[in-house]
Amino acid sequence: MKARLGTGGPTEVAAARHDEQLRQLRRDLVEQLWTGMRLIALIGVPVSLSRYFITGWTSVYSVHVGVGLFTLIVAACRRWLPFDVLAIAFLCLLWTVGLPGVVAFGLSASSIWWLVLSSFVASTLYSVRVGVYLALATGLVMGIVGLGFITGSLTPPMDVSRYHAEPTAWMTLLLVTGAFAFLLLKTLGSHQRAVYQLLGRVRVQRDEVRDLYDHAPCGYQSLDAQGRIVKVNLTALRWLGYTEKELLGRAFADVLTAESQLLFSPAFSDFVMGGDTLDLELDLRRKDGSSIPVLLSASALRDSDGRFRMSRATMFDISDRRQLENELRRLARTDALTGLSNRHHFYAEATREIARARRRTLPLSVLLLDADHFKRINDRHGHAAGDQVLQALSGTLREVLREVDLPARLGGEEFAVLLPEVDIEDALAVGERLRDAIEQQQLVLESGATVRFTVSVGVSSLGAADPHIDELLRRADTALYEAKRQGRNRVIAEHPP
Ligand SMILES: Nc1nc2c(ncn2[C@@H]2O[C@H](COP(=O)(O)OP(=O)(O)OP(=O)(O)O)[C@@H](O)[C@H]2O)c(=O)[nH]1
Repeated sequence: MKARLGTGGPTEVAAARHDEQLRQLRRDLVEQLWTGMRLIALIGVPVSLSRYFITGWTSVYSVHVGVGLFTLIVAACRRWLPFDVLAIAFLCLLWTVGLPGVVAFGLSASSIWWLVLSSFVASTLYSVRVGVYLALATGLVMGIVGLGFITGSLTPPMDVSRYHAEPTAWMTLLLVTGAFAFLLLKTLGSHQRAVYQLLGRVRVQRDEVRDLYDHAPCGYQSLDAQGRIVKVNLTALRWLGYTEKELLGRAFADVLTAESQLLFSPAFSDFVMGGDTLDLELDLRRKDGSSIPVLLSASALRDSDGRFRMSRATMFDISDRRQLENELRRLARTDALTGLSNRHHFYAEATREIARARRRTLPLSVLLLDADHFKRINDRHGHAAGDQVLQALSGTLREVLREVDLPARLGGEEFAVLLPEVDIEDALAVGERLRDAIEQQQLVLESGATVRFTVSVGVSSLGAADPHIDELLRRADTALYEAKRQGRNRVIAEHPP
């Protein structure tokens, strides 16, 4: 399990790319708004100037001309101004047009439009919350102005009826306001469309990522600092036989075998504390109790202070590998012809059992078996028939012996049997049972001929002075030699000195 500090995975990269795309869309929107405003100002400034001279309504038209010039300057400098300055300047512009209009012409004035539109713009540029705040501010200002008119503390400086009597005035106003509102809403609309398209693409990508995550050929899971599962994919769920609901929030150690828990728990603690690498082979425990071996490797997701946020792990099913390893291990300790333990495995097991017998002062015995006149069988029936005899002999050993006894082929036609917790008298009896069973056996060869054969058996037991299995085998060999010497097909014991 490898820990990488503050790394950004594909999901974070995709999220950052989408954020950047959204920011770019907002920058494009502000650009479009100022381009539109520049057009309106280019037409509006001369119109307002001419109306200034025709009507002499200095207060209204000087504001219009001022706003128009301000617009042209900001629009010209828009490339060098940051997003927020342009956005806030745009909102201020709407209020600079709207607010004096409301105060000058009363609440019936079309200027209210500009204030209302500022809420739309703010919610598009920033968020619905900002738009709502601006709408509340608009309502508040309307209330204050309205109260001022009602109480008489505010009197419109302009005579509205005079304005209404001038068709070119209200028609210009209507045209400018209408065109502006149309352009503005169109721009906001196309921006919203672009945002929805982006969101649609994000959703598709998110579904694709989710699909890849869920159906990957490996298991994925994420754990919090306490080792609880916070995320898991479908592959892992299928392996384990649980639903997502059953697993989320549960300790990962719960779905490990007891042996793997011992391995995982300390390793994960080190990992959380800042240990950097950790590769673990674990056995997952399925809901039905069976297990599945996996190779788990994880990276840590940490915050900028290096604090652990969660782990991200992949798990590969290594059942095939484990099976192969087990098979190799089995082959390494097995005799190819008979399937019994080989000499190497017999020695390893015998050494272990002798140590155990010494620790617990238990008896332990060894039998050494040798097929009698085996050369004759080979010579008479062929080597393949000799092999068949050795296999039959192995089968008898397996049948007659207990589960805990260990029969092995030491080589050629020589076999040994390790009898844990068996003293020399009982070992003699076991040897006798084996000898008898083999003598009774009649083997039908592939050629159709029948063969009977016998074995001689030497028995020895663990004595106080025996340092190693070699010593027991040496005594058993002496006994076997004696059995052969006395005419074969018999069991003889050599007692410890
Ligand atoms: N078929 C077969 N024969 C083997 C194998 N390993 C050894 N042999 C044969 O086993 C025979 C052993 O012969 P000997 O050591 O003379 O012993 P024996 O004929 O059994 O006589 P005693 O042990 O004195 O009763 C030899 O002919 C070996 O070639 C094997 O894996 N397969």
